[in-house]
Amino acid sequence: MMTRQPLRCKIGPSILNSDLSQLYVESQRLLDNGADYLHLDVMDGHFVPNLTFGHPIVKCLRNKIKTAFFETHMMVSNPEQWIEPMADAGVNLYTFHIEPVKEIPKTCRKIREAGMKVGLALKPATGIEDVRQFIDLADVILIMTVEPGFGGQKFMKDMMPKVQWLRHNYPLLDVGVDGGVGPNTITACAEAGANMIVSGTAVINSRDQRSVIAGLREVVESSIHKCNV
Ligand SMILES: O=C(CO)[C@H](O)[C@H](O)COP(=O)(O)O
Repeated sequence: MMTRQPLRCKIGPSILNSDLSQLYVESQRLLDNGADYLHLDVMDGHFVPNLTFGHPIVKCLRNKIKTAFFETHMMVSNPEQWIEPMADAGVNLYTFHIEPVKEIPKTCRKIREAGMKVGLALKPATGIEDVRQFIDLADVILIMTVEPGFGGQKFMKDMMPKVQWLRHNYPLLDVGVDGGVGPNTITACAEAGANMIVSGTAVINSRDQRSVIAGLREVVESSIHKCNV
């Protein structure tokens, strides 16, 4: 059983819909505007019908941004393949989808041995029962609130019972939501118990990233204290 710290709100903007030709500038701007970490969407064109970037780009970004916490959200069909290269690239949290993985405990162990934290992500159709037995192996459970693959989709409020179940049964677990999360949907996420907030277009497209990030944080922090009592 993992020892867990008091729950904190962490806002991790997704860079997926940013100007990827300016990845460093876009990432640094998010951090300067109050992001707690960066959520880097890695897609291989197989697990999801889209392609982004891999460890060479992450490594270049790490060379420019030395200290920020990097999560890679591995939307790939063989997450085990990229553990070592991503660790070498300076990734802190390696979040992979459980759906294509046969030996989840082995993959979690390899991620930890490589020096990274473990995140387990669930597609909308994947139920809590599929991850339940692995929760103690993970630092973060990431509930997808859109079908993975693209930014700018509509938030799926019907995913909130998964978040509620996790928060109820694991009061100090880091529970993330990802997809369509922004000022209009954050209350549902916060009330369900999410504390790791991945928000892409709502932050990236805003003229005032700082106030959007601060607003998301305020809503989550107003719910979070109930979990730390
Ligand atoms: O994982 C993702 C898509 O697969 C993205 O992180 C997610 O969609 C965030 O973007 P937005 O807030 O625009 O929905």
